[in-house]
Formats: sequence, C-alpha cells, structure tokens
Amino acid sequence: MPPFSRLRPYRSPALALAIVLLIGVGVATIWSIRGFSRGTEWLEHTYQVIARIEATESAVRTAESTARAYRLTDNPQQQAEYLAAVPVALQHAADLVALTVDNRGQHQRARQLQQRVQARLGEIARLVELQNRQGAEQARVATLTSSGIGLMQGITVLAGEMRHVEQQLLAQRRVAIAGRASLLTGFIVLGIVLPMVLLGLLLRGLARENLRSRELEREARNAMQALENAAVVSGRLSEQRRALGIYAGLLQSCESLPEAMQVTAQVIGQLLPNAGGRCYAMRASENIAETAARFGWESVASAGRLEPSDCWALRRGQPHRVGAGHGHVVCAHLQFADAPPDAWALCLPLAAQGTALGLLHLNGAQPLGTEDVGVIEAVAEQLSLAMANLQLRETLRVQSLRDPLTGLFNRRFLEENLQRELLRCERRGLPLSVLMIDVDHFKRFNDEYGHAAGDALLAAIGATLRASTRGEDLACRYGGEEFTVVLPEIGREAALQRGEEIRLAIAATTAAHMGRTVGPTTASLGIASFPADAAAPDTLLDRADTALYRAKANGRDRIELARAGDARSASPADAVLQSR
Ligand SMILES: Nc1nc2c(ncn2[C@@H]2O[C@H](COP(=O)(O)OP(=O)(O)OP(=O)(O)O)[C@@H](O)[C@H]2O)c(=O)[nH]1
Repeated sequence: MPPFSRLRPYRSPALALAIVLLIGVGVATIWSIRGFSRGTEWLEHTYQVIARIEATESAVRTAESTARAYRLTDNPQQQAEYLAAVPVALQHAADLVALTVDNRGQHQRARQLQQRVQARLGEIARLVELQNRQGAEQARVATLTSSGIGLMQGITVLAGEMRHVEQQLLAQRRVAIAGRASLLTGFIVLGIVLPMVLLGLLLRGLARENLRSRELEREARNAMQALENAAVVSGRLSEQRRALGIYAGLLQSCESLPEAMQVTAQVIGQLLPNAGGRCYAMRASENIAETAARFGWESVASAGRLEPSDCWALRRGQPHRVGAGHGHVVCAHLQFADAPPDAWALCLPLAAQGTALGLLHLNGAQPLGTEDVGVIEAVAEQLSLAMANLQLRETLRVQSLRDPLTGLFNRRFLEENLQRELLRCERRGLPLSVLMIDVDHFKRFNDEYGHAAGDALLAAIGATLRASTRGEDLACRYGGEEFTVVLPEIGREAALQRGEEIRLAIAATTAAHMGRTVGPTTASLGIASFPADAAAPDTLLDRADTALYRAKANGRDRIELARAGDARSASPADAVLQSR
C-alpha cells in the first residue's frame, strides 16, 4: 500500500485541526484589528487632550494679552477681543476636564488647571473692571500688585505637566499600536500562509488520490485483460483438448503408418497454425528417420532424411528445444543459419518401450506457449502409441501371412493374392505362371537325419526360394515340404527357365544342423501358366500340382509343364478356356 493510504485515517482530523486553526487565526485577526482600532482611538484622544491643553493655555494668554492691550490703549476694540477670549478659555478648560475623565491623575490636573484658569481670568476681569470704573492708570497701578504672573506660571507649569503625561501616554500607545500592528501582520500572514499550505496539502492529496485511482484503473484494466487472455487460453485449451480427442480416435482408425503420420500432420497444422514441421518414421533396416508427412510453413529448414545421431532428441530420447531462449545446441538436421531471429525448433522423439519409432519436429517464428508444448507432447505420446500399435499389427499381420519356419508367405496369403495377381495380369494382357515344388523323398530325409534336421533344410530351402525370386513374385510354403512360386508376367517358357534355376538352387541347398551340414536334396516341380493352362486360381494350382505329380512319377528331380490332357478338374472359366 502506498504511504498516502497509510495517512488516510489522519486526513480528517488534520483537516479539522486546520479548520480550527484557520478559525483561530480569523478570530485573532479580528481581535487584533479591533485592538488596533482602539489603540488608534486612544492615540487620537491623547492628541485631542494635548490640543485642548494648548488651546486652553493659548486662550488664557489671548485673554491676558488683549486685557493688557486694553489697559495700555484703553481701546474698546481690545476690550471686545478680551471679552471674546474669556469664554473660549473657560470652554477649553471645561472640555479638558471632560476629556480626561478616563485618567484620574490627568482629570485632577485638568480640574486644577480649570480652577487656575478661572482664577487667572477672574484676576484679569477684576483689573478690566477697575479700569472701566477708575481708569486705565488705576488699573495699571493695580497690576503691579496683582498675583496675575504667579497664576499664569501656575497654569503654564500644570499645562506642561499635563502635556508631559500625555506625551508619555502617546509614546506608550504608539508602542502598543506598533505591537498590535505586528501581531495583526503576523495573523494576516498566518491567515494567508495556512490556507495556502492546507490547500497545497489537499491538492497534493487529491493528486496522489488521482494517481492511485489511475493506477487502480490500470490494474483493473490489466486484470480484465489477463482474464480475457485466460478465457482465450482456456477456450483454446478446450479446443485443443477436443481436437486431441478427435485425433486419438482418428489414430485408432489408421491402418498404416503413413496414414497415421498424415493425420498427425493435419491435426498439428490445425492446432498450431503458426508452426511448421515434419513427422519422421524410422526405417529400422537402415537406421534412418525419413520424412513421412509435413505440415505448415517451416521457418527452419529440416533435412528430409536424418540419422539418429543428427538429432539431439533421438540421441537423448527426450524433447529438445532450441532458439527463443531455449538454448543454442542445434540439431545437425536443422539449418538455423537462414532462420528468422525469433525462430525456434522443437524435436520430440517418437518411441515405445525404449524403441525409437520416429521423430516429431516443429519449428516457427511466432512464440510457442507452454500449453502448446503440452499439446505437442500429448500428440507425440499418442502418435508413439499409435505407431507401436501399428507396428505390432503389421508384425501380427505378417506373422499371420508368413510361415514361421521358412519366412515365406503361407498358403492363406497365396490364396488371397493369386486371384488379384491373375486379374492384374489379365487386365494388362500378360501371362502368369505357377510353380509347385515338392522336396523329394523328404520322409526318408527325416527318417535319416531327424525331424529337426528336416526343419533346418526346409528353412534353408525357404531362403533359397526367397533369393531366387523377384520382389513381385510370391514365394509360399504350400504345406509340409511343398512350395509354390507365383511368377506374375511370366509365361510358360520363361517359367520353365526360372523353374530350372530354382530346381538347381534347391539341389545345391544345404543346412547347418547340430554342428553338421545336412542336405542337399532334390525337388520336383510342376508348372502351369495363365492363360495357356488355366484362368482360375484353383485350377491353375491344380494343373501345376498335376504336373508336379507327373514329375514325381517320372523319376523326381525334374520339371513338368502342365498339359491339356492331365486336367483333373476344371472350373467353368477353365472349361471356357479349354474349349477355345
Ligand atoms: N521335418 C519336417 N518334415 C515334414 C514337415 N512337413 C512334412 N514333413 C514330412 O515330409 C514327409 C513327406 O513325405 P511324403 O509325402 O511321403 O513324400 P516324400 O517322402 O517326400 O516322397 P515324395 O514326395 O514322393 O518324393 C513326411 O514324412 C512328413 O512328415 C515339416 O515341417 N518338417
């Protein structure tokens, strides 16, 4: 959690405290303004008192000087001025008394001053009256004995004292006003700074809140995206699971390895459209893995055939991945040099019960997800199982069609395939010959050397027949010591020649048994050809068999061709053939 969130519980109390402080600052400011205002009023009051003291003193002096001028000039104008000055002085003295009621000391002094002013004005009034009654000269003589000078000095001294006191008050009030002005300034500054700090803190808090909400919004968006991605991955996984289920079913229905490989290629192409690759099948006889199917677009070229030593997966028997952060040990069958920068390659061995059956190779330039690797591993596992099953089936099939002693096809295989070969040759207008071969006096051989030695010789004769026939020929063990060779596209004459070669080869065949060589022995052969002797498989075999009997009857170790006369039975098709 960011620090802002930790401070959140303290935000409301802090805000309340700031508001209280602000109110306090406001109240203090108002109080200071009022105090400042009161101080100013007192200052003005002091000035008024000082002005009134001076006015009183001045008015008394005016009355005094105009009365003196009247005495000296006897001019009524001067008397009038004197008479005007007297009430002014009295009024000023009375005003001063009224102005100083707030200050006891000054008030007493003001009253004394008023009394002295009244006394002084009374003295002047007595002299003016004397002048009016007895003349100016009499008044001037009286002046010499009057107490006017002393009274006036008393007024001046008292007025000076009062002024001094007022000056002191003035200085004190100025200091008090200056103090209040500073306090007021302080409160005003505080009143400006505090809201600004508060506003700054609030703005900072809001900015951080905004940032946090944007972060939360981004996180929510990311979470939504992750959820959507998970839904997509989940959908893809279920689709892949479904496809794997279908794939498993398809594999079970495959009848051959190439078919299984093709199905695998199609399924991988569908599951991973951005990947390309190959399915390799091992050719056990050559110890080589050969491409059996391809899919997608290959970003990394891979060889069509490879030896197990060319692939690390086949060497180690476990998946091998290279590129896109998965190592740089590249298999020899890959050409990584020409691949795009982000290319990757994945090889998975196809194996069952420790036997390498093939290789599944994928590559691409788009990143491969973990779930994709899981799917590929599942495909490889299923394909390995299917390959093992198919191989087992093939082995069983071969075993069911081959004679275990000689390795030749068995009679069932002969019967199943002779018809097909006949039809093929008939379609193409080609002949076909059948050789029935029977080992001579084999009972005697068995009796002389033992049944096991007979088995060994029969196995050796089987090998001789395999070596004496072409890939398209069918060399079969018909039963016991009797063999059949079907020679497609071979007519009577050529069959005779091939039969002779076979007879000679059998006559030269020996077998090693219990540390000694047994054989050789001879064999008799009967040959029947299509279309000359028969058209149906059974009849053809019968005719060859009949010819064989004749060879036996004529002394063995020889070949007899079927003759028209020695037909023992004929199928409807042969009847048609013989009537031609
Ligand atoms: N060792 C061995 N002998 C077999 C096998 N199948 C058949 N035989 C023997 O082959 C012998 C065939 O004898 P016959 O049919 O009388 O014919 P033959 O002795 O070969 O004489 P001809 O055919 O007239 O030359 C029998 O003794 C069978 O037991 C086999 O799988 N192994």
